[in-house]
Amino acid sequence: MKFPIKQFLSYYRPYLSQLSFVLICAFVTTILALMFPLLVRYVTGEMLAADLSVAQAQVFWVGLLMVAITVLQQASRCFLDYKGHLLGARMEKDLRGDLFQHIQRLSFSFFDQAKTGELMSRISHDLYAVSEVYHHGIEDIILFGFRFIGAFSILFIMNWRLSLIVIAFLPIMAWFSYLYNKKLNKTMLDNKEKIAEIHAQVEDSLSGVRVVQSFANEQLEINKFKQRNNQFFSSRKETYQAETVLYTGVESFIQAITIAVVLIGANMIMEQALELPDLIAFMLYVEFLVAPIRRMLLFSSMLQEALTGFQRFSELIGTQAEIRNPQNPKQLQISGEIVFNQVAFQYNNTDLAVLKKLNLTISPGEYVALVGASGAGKTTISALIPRFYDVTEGCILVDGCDVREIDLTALRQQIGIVQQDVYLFSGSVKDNIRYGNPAATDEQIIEAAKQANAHDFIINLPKGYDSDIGQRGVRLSGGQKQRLSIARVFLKNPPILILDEATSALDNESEYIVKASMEKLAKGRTTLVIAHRLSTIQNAQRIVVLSDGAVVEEGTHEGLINQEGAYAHLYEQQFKQ
Ligand SMILES: Nc1ncnc2c1ncn2[C@@H]1O[C@H](COP(=O)(O)OP(=O)(O)OP(=O)(O)O)[C@@H](O)[C@H]1O
Repeated sequence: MKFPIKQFLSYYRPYLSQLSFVLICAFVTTILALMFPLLVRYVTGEMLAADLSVAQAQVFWVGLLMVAITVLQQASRCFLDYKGHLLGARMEKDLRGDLFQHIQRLSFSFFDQAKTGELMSRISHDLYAVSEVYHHGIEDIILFGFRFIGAFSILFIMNWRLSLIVIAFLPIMAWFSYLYNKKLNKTMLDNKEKIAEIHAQVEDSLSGVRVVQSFANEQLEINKFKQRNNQFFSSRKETYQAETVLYTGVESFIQAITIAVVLIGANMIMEQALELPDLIAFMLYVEFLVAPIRRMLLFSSMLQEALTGFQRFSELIGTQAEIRNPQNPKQLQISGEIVFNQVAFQYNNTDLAVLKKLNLTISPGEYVALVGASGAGKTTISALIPRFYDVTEGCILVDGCDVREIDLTALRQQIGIVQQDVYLFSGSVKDNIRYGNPAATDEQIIEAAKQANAHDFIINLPKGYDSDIGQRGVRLSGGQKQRLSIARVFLKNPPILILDEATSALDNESEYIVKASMEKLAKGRTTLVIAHRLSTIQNAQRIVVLSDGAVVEEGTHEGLINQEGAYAHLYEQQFKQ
């Protein structure tokens, strides 16, 4: 993929005035730095002059000028550093904000394929490298480019023969640096892969620490980690080896250049082809010529990282959400009729058709239970109504309107989902219930909690509604988490409700309380219950049996048992267990 240079540069647009300021500071710093050796040369020249009393006065003023230049140079360097880094940080903030906003809106199908750890590293680490290049990139071209050209021009004017000798060393030094830098970059890339493996392992082991301890497999995890940690160490060792050769080599070249300048310069002085002040200035300018190469070395791995980081950023931000709002979205006040019309569905990158010509009509306010063997497609059906995925064929109508024509936010705001695996955010009980309606008042939150049979346990928590529930709600029981998620949906107050295996992981007592609150929640709403345990849905108004991607039976519990078909068979199997 070609590097998206236009997109890369577009992030400078809001900060052009700040960028100009930084570049001016870089320019001023460079010019002032270039003046310094010239002044040293002048002072040395004056010292060697015949008239000492005049020289002393001159040296005094030049000394003052040098102090003034140093103050100015450091001030502009200071601004350059601070404002430059700030510019990079602002641009990094914009990149990160854009990326997070974009990822939030991507469809389920994207998250089915994506790896969370990788996305996290793109949002955090990759963009730091990009921001460094944003501000050092252009700034360094001025700082080091102008220094190099300026120093070379001055040297050339002073003594072109000696400058050519110095310049002759540079290609050899650049070639050596290029070779070893390539090696160094390779080892650094390997470092990154190894540390990413460590991250993945830590994430896996820590997220699953309860499973690890329940299987008493701590040693197994420690061994796995030890192996990765050792691999990372070996990779680091290689980096330090390459680094040592590279930096020792470069420093030796710099010393060699200095020695050459001293020896050849001394010879030239003896032959009266060069003056002592020029030689001193020469030695000071040598640093200006080699500094860009040294800087390039330090910067190249960062540059490489930033370029690949931005490329990945660009790829991600260019990923289109599969599910998008229609061009002229309908703002529908839903009353709750749902119709599946000849619906076929297949997940991306799979060959298996999960649904095949499925027809089903659910009336407003009806309580329908969906049953079928594991993998029959029950959860898939519930994911198609809020358009987490779009049907492959046929259509789903809500109140007679194709869901693909309804405003996506309005549609999802009017569907409540309670899942078995409740996701709670770290924060307080109150914040988690408020997730159902961010505009809700405290009174409405308490009312929703009461409806969900959660109020009593909440007020017994140490800080009541302000209690911190821990990451993913670890400080709550399964039933309590479930009731908070129900309170959330009470607050949302949607006309359509989907209950996905919401009680199957609870014990009898919790199940009884959660079931009671769910029944309350279902009143007056179109409700689709997906249940594994048939005992929990016997009083559903209608039970729909799913098999081979289509509805094979429907009716009441008694009616279906009497039919002695698929449902009776499923029921019999569960009864036997
Ligand atoms: N995100 C996905 N990507 C690819 N295939 C999937 C995805 N989710 C589910 N499937 C496949 O689709 C089929 C139906 O899955 P679904 O979860 O809808 O079944 P289910 O009836 O709800 O099963 P269970 O009762 O075990 O939860 C299964 O074969 C499953 O492997």
